[in-house]
Amino acid sequence: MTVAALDVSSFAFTEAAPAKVNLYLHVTGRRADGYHLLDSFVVFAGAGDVLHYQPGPEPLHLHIVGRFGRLLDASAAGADNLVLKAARALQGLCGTQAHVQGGTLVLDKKLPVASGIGGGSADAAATLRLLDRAWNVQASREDLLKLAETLGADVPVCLLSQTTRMEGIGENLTPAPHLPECGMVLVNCGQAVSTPEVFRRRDGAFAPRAAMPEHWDNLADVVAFLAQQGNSLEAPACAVCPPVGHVLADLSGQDGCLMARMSGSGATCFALFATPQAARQAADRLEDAHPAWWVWGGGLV
Ligand SMILES: C[C@](O)(CO)[C@H](O)COP(=O)(O)OP(=O)(O)OC[C@H]1O[C@@H](n2ccc(N)nc2=O)[C@H](O)[C@@H]1O
Ligand SMILES: Nc1ncnc2c1ncn2[C@@H]1O[C@H](COP(=O)(O)OP(=O)(O)OP(=O)(O)O)[C@@H](O)[C@H]1O
Repeated sequence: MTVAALDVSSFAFTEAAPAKVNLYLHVTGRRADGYHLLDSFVVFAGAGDVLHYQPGPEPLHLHIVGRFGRLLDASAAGADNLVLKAARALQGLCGTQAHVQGGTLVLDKKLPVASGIGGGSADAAATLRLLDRAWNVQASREDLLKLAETLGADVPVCLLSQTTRMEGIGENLTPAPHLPECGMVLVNCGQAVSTPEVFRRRDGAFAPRAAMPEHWDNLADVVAFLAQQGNSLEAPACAVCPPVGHVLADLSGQDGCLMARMSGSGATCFALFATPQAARQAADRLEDAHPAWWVWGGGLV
């Protein structure tokens, strides 16, 4: 079904689910339960999925539409979908207090799936924000963050959807200095990459916690700082998905590219540019050269 067929324009509630981008990602250790300790500088791009909700008497159900909707199979549109898991978690929190708990959710899936930019996590976080508002739950920020943690390591940071330093396994969040205005290009080669597999393949020494400045004077300082950091998962992701190397080379070769790196566990890579306009121009060139890639260019949230 298309979004138009569902006529989401008449839906009462809409929430953006912006893509998460790890500007650097250091794996700093490993917990006894196997989860990895991270230090990451996370920003959110203007690209994202969109969630719509119309309250109604029927049990809560989900339609998935959009460019990448068909990649989420039937089970992902059912109880396993992070959107419905998040809705159930919130229902559990508010018990019988919520006025309306049924109706139709529509997820417009614009982000590639299993791609390192937290699509599912952003959807889960957007669901918590949207239904908290729609059902007038008025949950505290702490309660929502606790629920988010139960849904996935990236969900708490996606709940905030703002420039953040993320540590622990994703639950330890502190404000990070805002970036000066800049542009970003995101590229995904079309191959889904499994997060657990990439973590499993990581080897070698752990990376240090970065010495993050308290503020940036200009974009050049940000780029100089980021050049000293890395993504500990880039090498294992390249082993699982070799096209990541080509994407990084093509991004780095674009006019005006200040730096290029992989986000999260891959395979999506990003590049920074001086302005959103410069990023959009580079995105247009990359899209022309690689019609099979998903390419986005613009600014940050
Ligand atoms: C790599 C990142 O994208 C960086 O932002 C995230 O840490 C991944 O977050 P996520 O996709 O929400 O991860 P989850 O769905 O919670 O975990 C998927 C799997 O990845 C591995 N995992 C995840 C997060 C983490 N800090 N250490 C891990 O080892 C675990 O094997 C886990 O079973
Ligand atoms: N709403 C959803 N959107 C995307 N994936 C979902 C959703 N619900 C469940 N999933 C499942 O979650 C898995 C991970 O998808 P997701 O797009 O969140 O990965 P990712 O971008 O690598 O995330 P991260 O950067 O947090 O590791 C997919 O294999 C998919 O089947």
